[in-house]
Amino acid sequence: MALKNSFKSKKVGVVGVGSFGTAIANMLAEKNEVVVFARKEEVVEEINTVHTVSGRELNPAIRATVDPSELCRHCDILFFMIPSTGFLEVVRNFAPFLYPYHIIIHGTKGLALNLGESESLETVQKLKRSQVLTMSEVIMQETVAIRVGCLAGPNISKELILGNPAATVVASKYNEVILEGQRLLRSERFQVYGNSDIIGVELSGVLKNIIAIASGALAGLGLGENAKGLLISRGMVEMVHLSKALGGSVQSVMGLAGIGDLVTTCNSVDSRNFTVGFRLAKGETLDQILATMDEVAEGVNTVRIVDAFIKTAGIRAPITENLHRVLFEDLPISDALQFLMKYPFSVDVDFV
Ligand SMILES: NC(=O)c1ccc[n+]([C@@H]2O[C@H](COP(=O)([O-])OP(=O)(O)OC[C@H]3O[C@@H](n4cnc5c(N)ncnc54)[C@H](O)[C@@H]3O)[C@@H](O)[C@H]2O)c1
Ligand SMILES: O=P(O)(O)OC[C@H](O)CO
Repeated sequence: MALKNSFKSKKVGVVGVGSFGTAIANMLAEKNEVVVFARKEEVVEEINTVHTVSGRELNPAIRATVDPSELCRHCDILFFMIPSTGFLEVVRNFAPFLYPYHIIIHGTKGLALNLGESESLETVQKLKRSQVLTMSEVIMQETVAIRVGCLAGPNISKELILGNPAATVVASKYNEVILEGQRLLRSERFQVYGNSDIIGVELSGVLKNIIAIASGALAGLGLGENAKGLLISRGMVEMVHLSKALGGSVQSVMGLAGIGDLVTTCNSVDSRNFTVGFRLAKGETLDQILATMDEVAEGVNTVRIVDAFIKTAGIRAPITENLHRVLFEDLPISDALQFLMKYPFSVDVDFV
C-alpha cells in the first residue's frame, strides 16, 4: 500500500484524555482540528457538551468519540497518551483499524512486558531484553503501523496547561514523523526537537522516573540540595548504563528527554514519581500511596521491570536496586541511603 504524504487537511487524533492527553490535545487544537478518544460514554458526552474532562478544560473545538474506528478513519496521525498499564489493551483495540499510512506518536514513559500467557514478573526466572518492550515496540508488535514516534521531554502537564514555555523531543526513525510532530505541535511557547534514536529517547523518559522517586525521597527526608545534586549526577550515569544495555544511545540521555526531564522531574512537586518518593520518606507505605493517587506514577512499575532485567543481565545499577528494596522488600529509606553513600563510586564520568 502506498504511504500518504500529505496530512495537512486531516484531523489529528489523541487517544487518552488524562493529564498529558488533555494538555497535548489543547496544544494541537491551536493549529489543527482534533478528535479525542475516551473509553467511557460519559466522558465523551462531557467533552462534547461542556468541553471539560475531569475538571480540566478542553478547547471547545475538540470533539470526542468512544469509537476507535472513527478516530482511525478521520485521522492519519494519532497521539497515544495512555499509561503503560493500559497501553497494550488500547493498542489492540485500535489495531484492526490502523493502516501502514497511519503515523503514531506516543507520550508514554513506561515499559511493558512481553511474556507468555501464564508468565508474570514473579514467575519468570530471567528477564531478557526481548521480554521488555518500550511502547514503540508494543505498537510495532501489535499493529501494521510503520511510522512510529515518541514524545518525551520535561513536560509536566500542569505547566503546559498554564502555557508556560517548554520543549519536547519527537523521536522516530522516520524523518517525516519528526517533521509532522514539529509542524503540529510547535508554537511560540513550545519548541520541538527531533531525534532519530527512538529507543534512547523512550528509555530516557522511562528511566528518569526511577531517579525522580529517589529525589522525592531525599526531599521528604529533608536532606538538601547537595544530596540532590549527587543523586541527579549519579542518576544520569545510571541512566546512561541502563539505556545502553537496553539499546539506547548515550547522546539521547544527554539531551532534553534525558538530562532535561531528569532535572525537571527530580525538582517538581507536581511530578507523580517525585511525590511517591516524598510520601514514602514521610512514612506512608507504597500501598497507601498508590491507593490514594488518581494518576499513574510510571516509575514504580519501571523499577520492578528494570531490577529484574539487570539481575538477568548482570549489570549493577545501585539506585534502581536500592529503590527496589525500599519499594518491594521493606528496606528502610535511611538504610538505602547509607548504602548509596558507601557504594564505591570512584569515577565521576565513565561513559564518554
Ligand atoms: N502528566 C504528565 O505531566 C505527563 C507528562 C509527560 C508524559 N506523561 C506520560 O503520559 C502517560 C499518561 O500519563 P497521564 O498523566 O496522562 O495519565 P493519567 O492517569 O492522567 O491519564 C491516563 C488516561 O489514559 C486512559 N486510560 C488508561 N487505561 C486505559 C485503557 N485501558 N483504555 C482506554 N483508556 C485508558 C485514562 O482513562 C486516562 O484518560 C504516562 O506514561 C506518563 O508518564 C505524563
Ligand atoms: O508526573 P510524572 O512524575 O509522571 O512526570 C511527568 C513528566 O514525565 C515530566 O516530564
